[in-house]
Amino acid sequence: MVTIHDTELKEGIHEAIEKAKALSKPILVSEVKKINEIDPLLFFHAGQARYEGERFFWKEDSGNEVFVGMGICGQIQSDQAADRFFLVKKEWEALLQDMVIYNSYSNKGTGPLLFGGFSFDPNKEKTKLWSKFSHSLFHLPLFMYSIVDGEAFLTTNVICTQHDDLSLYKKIEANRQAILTDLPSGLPARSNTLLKDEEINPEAWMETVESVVNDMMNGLYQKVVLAREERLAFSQQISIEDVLGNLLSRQKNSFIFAFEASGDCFIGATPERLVKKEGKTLFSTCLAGSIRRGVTEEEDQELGKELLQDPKNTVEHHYVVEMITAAMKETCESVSIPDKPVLMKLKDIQHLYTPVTGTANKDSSLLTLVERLHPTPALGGVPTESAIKVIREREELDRGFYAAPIGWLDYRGDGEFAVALRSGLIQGDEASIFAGCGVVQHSDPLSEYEETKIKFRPMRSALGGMKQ
Ligand SMILES: C=C(O[C@@H]1C=C(C(=O)O)C=C[C@H]1O)C(=O)O
Ligand SMILES: [Mg+2]
Repeated sequence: MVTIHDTELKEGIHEAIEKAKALSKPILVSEVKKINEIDPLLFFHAGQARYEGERFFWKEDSGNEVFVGMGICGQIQSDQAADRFFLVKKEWEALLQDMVIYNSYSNKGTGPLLFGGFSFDPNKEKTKLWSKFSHSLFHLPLFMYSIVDGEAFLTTNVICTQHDDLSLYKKIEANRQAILTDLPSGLPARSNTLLKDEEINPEAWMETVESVVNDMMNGLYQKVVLAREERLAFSQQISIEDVLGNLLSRQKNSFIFAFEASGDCFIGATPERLVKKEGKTLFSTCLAGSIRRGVTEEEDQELGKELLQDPKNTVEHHYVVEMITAAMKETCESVSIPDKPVLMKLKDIQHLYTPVTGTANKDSSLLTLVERLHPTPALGGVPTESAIKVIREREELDRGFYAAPIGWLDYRGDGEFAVALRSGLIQGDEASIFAGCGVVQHSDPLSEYEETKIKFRPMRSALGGMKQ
């Protein structure tokens, strides 16, 4: 059992209420405690009774960072398209202003941290599918459990107003003790049956690929990523914990995320980093070009070799490298990028991969970088504007948060966003899953269709829609 005995939170809440009165505005209090390590999935599950619909889960690809948030202390949300990245930054800074903070640790993932993301295209009309997700949506959790480089922490965030009194402390303290003492010893065993598995208009999708290829032959643009949807229905409500557990055990080298919003949950296991910021150091990833995994070790290596030499996939990859290099050069004092891709091998698929690092200019905040990079030609295309227009007008899909930046930023300005691929939206006993691929002049509609089928696999198998 983990018990926290302290007076800091009480004092902090007292101080914040006084400040709220003096300044006539809400004041954030944040307190960080080191705690014993617990299984993050069990912590996520422990929040179900009180905070279902208000939780998030994040594991970095390396596994060095896991953050689990529950309860919503503060929310930043907007459907405004113009300046959407800047607006989040501005609101986050306003929320942090005059805060009272007790954090004696320099570790990332401690203290106030905003988790959430952006939609792929705020100018595409939103459908009912994504009605629970604003085009920009971020949560500051009430409680956040983090494991960072083997150490475990619990952050508690409270926003105090001038009308609050110390009964607020008692309430928060009781909830905090309850989630830490209610820790289950395991996840309940549940069975769920797949009732329906529907590919949405695959033929129409292949026709769109063909017409986009024709446009490319006529020189209208060079690359467009086209995606499609599959809709699954199950006999029982889908357990987010079970899906997360499957993703964690099967997609070891991916970013694993779950983001609950008003009852729906956006969840996935993506291999693609958009940008990570650690002080002035930046990391980004060029990932595009794909081939299946081999059945035998030998076949797998052959396929990898084929991918590295394949002109169509190399071109597809190169567009991404060009754009990310240009974006990083604009925002960095120095950039380092290898001149050739290597293979990234995942459970179901292998990709061409070029990692990028840089040292940020003093004006480059994390959200400036997200704005500059999204969408890269790994999810949008080349030229970006034409590709977005083609996607907006011809893709029969509301991408919502699929293929868009998802991640976190903290009160120190550090953070990380991944590109939300290999993902799905869970809505009770139903789910939509999404997959796309980079269409270039030498694309063949049927092979691209087959490629999307492989990309559906991680989510289909995690949902229980197929044998792994
Ligand atoms: C669009 C997706 O993946 C992207 C497209 C790729 C490709 O076409 O080769 C490879 C990796 C990702 O950049 C997806 O998984 O849905
Ligand atoms: Mg491809």
